[in-house]
Amino acid sequence: MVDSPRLSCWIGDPGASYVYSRVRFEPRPWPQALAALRPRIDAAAGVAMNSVLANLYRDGRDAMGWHSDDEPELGPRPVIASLSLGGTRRFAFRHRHDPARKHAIDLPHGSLLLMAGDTQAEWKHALPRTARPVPARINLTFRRILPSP
Ligand SMILES: O=C(O)CCC(=O)C(=O)O
Ligand SMILES: [Fe+2]
Repeated sequence: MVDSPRLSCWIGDPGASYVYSRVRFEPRPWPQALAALRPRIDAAAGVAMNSVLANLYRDGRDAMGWHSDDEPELGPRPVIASLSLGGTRRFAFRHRHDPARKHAIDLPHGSLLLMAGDTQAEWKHALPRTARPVPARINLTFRRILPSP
């Protein structure tokens, strides 16, 4: 169990295990709906994804704090494809070394956000809480975990 303000599930190919918030996740097998999405995500991202972190934000109190997806198993300059379903939430970026540099983007149902290049090295991102009434949201971040040595 991981105590976090959202519900999470790690899905992936066998061996695509992942340490997230200092907890190692062994992936669950691909459910059919996600297996069917995978080639379309791969084509959009230009990367063969082998895993997905699924997050459920039940309401505006569920959130994700500032972080970069810069774990070693993602390798340098990872491509991460983030598919949003359900309620629109605001996604925020803040520069690592110059926190005055900020961006925010609303992620509506069906949107695919690609993070690539130096995004993880140079920026942090977050999904802030909101006091507005918002429908539940599912976010699927497709990732490519490199084989562990
Ligand atoms: O829910 C989101 O849009 C962000 C998810 C995220 O940053 C992550 O899973 O690492
Ligand atoms: Fe992230």
